[in-house]
Amino acid sequence: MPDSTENVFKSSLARGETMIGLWLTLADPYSAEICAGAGFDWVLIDGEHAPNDLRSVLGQLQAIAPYGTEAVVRPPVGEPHRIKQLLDIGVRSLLIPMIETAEQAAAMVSAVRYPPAGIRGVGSAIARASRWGRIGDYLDHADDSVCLLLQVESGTALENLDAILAVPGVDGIFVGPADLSASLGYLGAPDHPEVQGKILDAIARIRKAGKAAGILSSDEALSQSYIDAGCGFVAVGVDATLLARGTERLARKFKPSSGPAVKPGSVY
Ligand SMILES: O=C(O)C(=O)C[C@H](O)[C@@H](O)CO
Repeated sequence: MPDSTENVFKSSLARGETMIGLWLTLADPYSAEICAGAGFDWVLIDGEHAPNDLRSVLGQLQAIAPYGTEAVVRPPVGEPHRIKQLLDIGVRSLLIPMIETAEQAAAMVSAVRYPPAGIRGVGSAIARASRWGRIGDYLDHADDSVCLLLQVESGTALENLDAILAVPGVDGIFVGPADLSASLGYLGAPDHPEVQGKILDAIARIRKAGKAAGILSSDEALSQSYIDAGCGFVAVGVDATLLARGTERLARKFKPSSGPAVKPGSVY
């Protein structure tokens, strides 16, 4: 049992390394384990747009644990009580959606830290986070082991990005193409040139501030462009859409007239 709770994903981001990830939305430990063994640096367990709850996240954490892949968990919203529960079941890396102000960013930093630096409730001794007390020095390292990633995904968030970036304790900023494009008036078109320009500008600002920039795209050319722009954590696919598109292609090979046509340019 490890005495230290070092978060290699977090330290890799801090060194400026590029971490390649996969978005998990099937809310199932069996498929999560299949994906965890695929070779990605990280996987995102999505609690915002996938049918995940605390128990399903726990099951996926346990399935992923034997593999060298970091589980990043996204709660539906940045609420301290949800974050406390996720940290206590052993989540070390969090992606918090819909952050628009420095005040919200500071509140998330506080939620992932124990007093006096923050407000995280102390219950690790009875929780999986410390492996029920088997990680004897958990409280000594807990704050430092948490990787806190925030999502900026609206026009307001981009206006406040510099202030958000100035908040101490934030390890990275994920730019959400789907919600950002909607906010900018391009609903369903995250690959629109206007949106792409805003995304690349945000990535440059995030990197200039010394933080890791992150994003998601299933379009290989777009993903490569984000990596070339210096993104530190890039999710390059989604389990559900890999399954949907792959099964459609296979069905169509043997039944050419079958199945739905995929909207061209779908980046997820
Ligand atoms: O706004 C975005 O883009 C994201 O935050 C990622 C999406 O939530 C992802 O689920 C694809 O729609």
